[in-house]
Amino acid sequence: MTTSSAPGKVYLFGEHAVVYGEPAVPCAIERRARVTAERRDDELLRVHADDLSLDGFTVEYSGSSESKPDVAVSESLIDAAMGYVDAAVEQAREAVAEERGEDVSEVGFDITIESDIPLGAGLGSSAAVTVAGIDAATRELGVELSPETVADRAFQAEYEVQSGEASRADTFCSAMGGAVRVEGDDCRRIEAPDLPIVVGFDGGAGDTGALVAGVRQLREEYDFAADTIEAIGDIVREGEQALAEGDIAELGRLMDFNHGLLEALGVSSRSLDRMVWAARDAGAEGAKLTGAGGGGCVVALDETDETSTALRFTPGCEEAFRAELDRDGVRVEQPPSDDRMEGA
Ligand SMILES: Nc1ncnc2c1ncn2[C@@H]1O[C@H](COP(=O)(O)OP(=O)(O)OP(=O)(O)O)[C@@H](O)[C@H]1O
Ligand SMILES: C[C@@](O)(CCO)CC(=O)[O-]
Ligand SMILES: [Mg+2]
Repeated sequence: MTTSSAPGKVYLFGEHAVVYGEPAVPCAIERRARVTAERRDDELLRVHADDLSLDGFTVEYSGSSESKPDVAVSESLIDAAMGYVDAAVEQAREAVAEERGEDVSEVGFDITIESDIPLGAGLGSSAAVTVAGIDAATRELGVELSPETVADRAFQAEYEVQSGEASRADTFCSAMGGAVRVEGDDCRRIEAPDLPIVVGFDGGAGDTGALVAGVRQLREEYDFAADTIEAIGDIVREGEQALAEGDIAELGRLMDFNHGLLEALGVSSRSLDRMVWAARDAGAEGAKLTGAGGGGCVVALDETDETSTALRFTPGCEEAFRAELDRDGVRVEQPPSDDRMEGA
């Protein structure tokens, strides 16, 4: 049995624009998805996901069409849930075949997923599950991949599941940890001071594919939308400098600007805007939505507790928490004890 974990992330700058080749700077945060993989004697995949509905559920199948959930949950929830796990296991099998020249296409796994990253909320839960899943399943078969290779394979998995609407940013950040800079295929870790990150969560989720498609359409229709995306790239380049200098006030100003442009591209929402304004009113250095938008999370910078307190009293905000920058990317964990694995 092998357990790996990988962190979620917030975007300081550059989501959406990164899909069109502009740079972006996501930062890993100390909220993780943990995936446990145990090799089976048959070719089945048995997936136990604790956090997908109130009670979680277990699905056993040999191909996604044969799903047999143990509780009544909608087909679409299962498909949505299994897409990333399936793709991660497939990438792990391919990686083992490549590293060892061994055909493991018929090897099955018991997979257990536990996560403290809300789903579809802009904190990169899909990337964290995919990264941790590839790492756990390859290690379970005796193959140790570099974090860079895990990142690359996790990107291929996300790219497939999201029908080509994915940049390398989320998966690279989750695999490497810390602050990263992604521009097309050029992915690197960058230096960053400890940042006073505060996250506000409206309890909702956005549809990443639909939001990316909406921006793509605007960009094709209007030159000024294409210019807006380029302007986000300019903000990211300024932001990198501010990050290198540890200039938190400047980072905040640029985050505010970045949020305005995302809002213009139609990916914010009333509750995200409300949380952004609550953070600014509370004295945050800056605030913006993070990830695909539509609903989910905002990220603000504030050394004091004022922003989290204000967010907790903001209508529509369900949860507010401080998030430390996580300098660790994907890593091996102790497998959960037997009683926690029960039902898996
Ligand atoms: N705990 C979990 N267990 C199983 N699957 C999960 C879990 N967390 C996330 N996933 C998978 O990731 C999907 C959500 O990914 P999506 O890309 O829509 O949102 P996100 O990654 O949280 O946000 P963003 O991409 O905007 O940062 C879920 O539908 C599910 O397939
Ligand atoms: C909206 C987007 O830029 C970030 C989602 O977390 C999509 C992507 O980069 O794949
Ligand atoms: Mg995602």
